[in-house]
Amino acid sequence: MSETAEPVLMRVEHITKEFPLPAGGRLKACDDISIAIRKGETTAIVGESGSGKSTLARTIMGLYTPEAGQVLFRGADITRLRGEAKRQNYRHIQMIFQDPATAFNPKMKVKDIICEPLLSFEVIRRQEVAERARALLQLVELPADFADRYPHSLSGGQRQRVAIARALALEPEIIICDEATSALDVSVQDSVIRLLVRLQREKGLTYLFICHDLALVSLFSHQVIVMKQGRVVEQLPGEKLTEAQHPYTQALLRSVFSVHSRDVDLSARSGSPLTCGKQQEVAYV
Ligand SMILES: Nc1ncnc2c1ncn2[C@@H]1O[C@H](COP(=O)(O)OP(=O)(O)OP(=O)(O)O)[C@@H](O)[C@H]1O
Repeated sequence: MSETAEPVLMRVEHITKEFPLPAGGRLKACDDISIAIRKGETTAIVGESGSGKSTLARTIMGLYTPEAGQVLFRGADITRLRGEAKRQNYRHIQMIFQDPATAFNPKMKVKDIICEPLLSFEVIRRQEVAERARALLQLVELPADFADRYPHSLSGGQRQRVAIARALALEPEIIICDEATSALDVSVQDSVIRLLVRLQREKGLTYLFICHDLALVSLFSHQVIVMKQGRVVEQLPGEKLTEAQHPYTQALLRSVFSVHSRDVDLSARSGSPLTCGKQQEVAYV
């Protein structure tokens, strides 16, 4: 748990989400999960494949209705919103997926992809699309002329920047990144994470970062939550990962390779919102 006293923006309380098993019975993909997500911080959820990370993210987003528990956002229960109330909730909570290519309409230009949420919520008019897209592209460090390109002409990293621009368009309070950098080459992953960290610092964004790479998230996360078979087995500050007590967390750490082998001063993150002066020097290996 972070020692800083940032206010809690979201509380996940006793969430249980089950799926029917083909052979009968039910699988508890999330089993009584409770976590607190603080404003302006990065909360990482890590665990091996099948531990329930994506199910938790989707339940928080309202894509799944849990069998038990609730998700409180700014103190209000958003777990079972319907209709327009649910739609409005998407203004505040946005999600970035592993492969944005599958989420983008290949026939839409980048500017229309980025501004679609703004048009959908009637924040801007169609004639404002080009200008707003330019500003959002600049925010994610892409050239303005990308606005008229199609997704297939972009690299994976560029597509992920477009996904970030689109997620930022409505100025949400929480962005859920579900393995958002996992498919990228290490150097591209590095640059996208640096971008996310910069945006967090500048805009006070809150991230829920779902990832299987414990060593990677420890570099920039304020809080790391470790899941195994649908349960939270350990929660600890990102900079204290080497003090992990649970054997499963220790095994995850050993399997990925090494916080020690990276020349990183994890205390760089101890201010809040994230102060990452030292992290600017991080070399991801
Ligand atoms: N829609 C679904 N229907 C049935 N079972 C599901 C569904 N979604 C997930 N599961 C099951 O729930 C468990 C948790 O899956 P989940 O995708 O949440 O794990 P994860 O930790 O995100 O894994 P990964 O890192 O591989 O994405 C798995 O056993 C999975 O097979």
